Amino acid sequence: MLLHVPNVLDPASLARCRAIVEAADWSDGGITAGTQSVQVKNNRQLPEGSEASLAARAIIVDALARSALFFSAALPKKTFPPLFNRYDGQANTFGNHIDNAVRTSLTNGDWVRTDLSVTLFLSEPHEYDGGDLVIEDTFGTQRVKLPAGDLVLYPSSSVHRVEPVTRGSRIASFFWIESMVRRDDQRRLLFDMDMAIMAMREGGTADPEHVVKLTGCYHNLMRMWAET
Ligand SMILES: O=C(O)CCC(=O)C(=O)O
Ligand SMILES: [Fe+2]
Repeated sequence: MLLHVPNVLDPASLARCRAIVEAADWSDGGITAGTQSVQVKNNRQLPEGSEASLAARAIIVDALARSALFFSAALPKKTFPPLFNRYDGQANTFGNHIDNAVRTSLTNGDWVRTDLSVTLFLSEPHEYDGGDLVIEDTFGTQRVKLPAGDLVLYPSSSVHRVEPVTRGSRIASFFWIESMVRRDDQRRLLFDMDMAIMAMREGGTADPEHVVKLTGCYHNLMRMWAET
């Protein structure tokens, strides 16, 4: 499932995050690439342990913890400490690749199985040309270019690329999630059920007994599938 989660960063957090990363020193993006993806990767990243990374990361981790939609869709068990990349308008790009299945973070040494990949946009779409994140989904090819502060969540098993940026700068945070529910189809079913139950609760017309039963089904499926 590919999901757009809007307004993860509020305007004040977005402004703080941007001020930090715009003033920082950037390194070659090859530092975190695998042997295949390094050949198609041409961008820059903030060094993982730099002060700027730590400060901007804290803002994002805090915002993620407050996003109910993100939680419901990702059911995160472990979140890779967010990284930051930029593609500048000299045709910086990242060609087709699939993310490594497990990653270890320099920050905490922890291993994360990459069930879901995330890009949280920090630049507005009008600030650059090109730079679409193109994801080969089970339902075809999806092109993603979102407002600053929004994120996209997609299965890490997908082939994806970032098209060349031909004007301006595309700055983003990117990271991975190990989910409590490993299988995409099971996670999707839980997400759809959660959204439907919430809509029934808010609509106020459903029989409360039925809502209780359905909520119980949601939690009993979670109990069956979740690994904590
Ligand atoms: O910049 C992006 O949106 C995605 C980056 C990416 O695919 C990666 O670093 O593996
Ligand atoms: Fe990737």
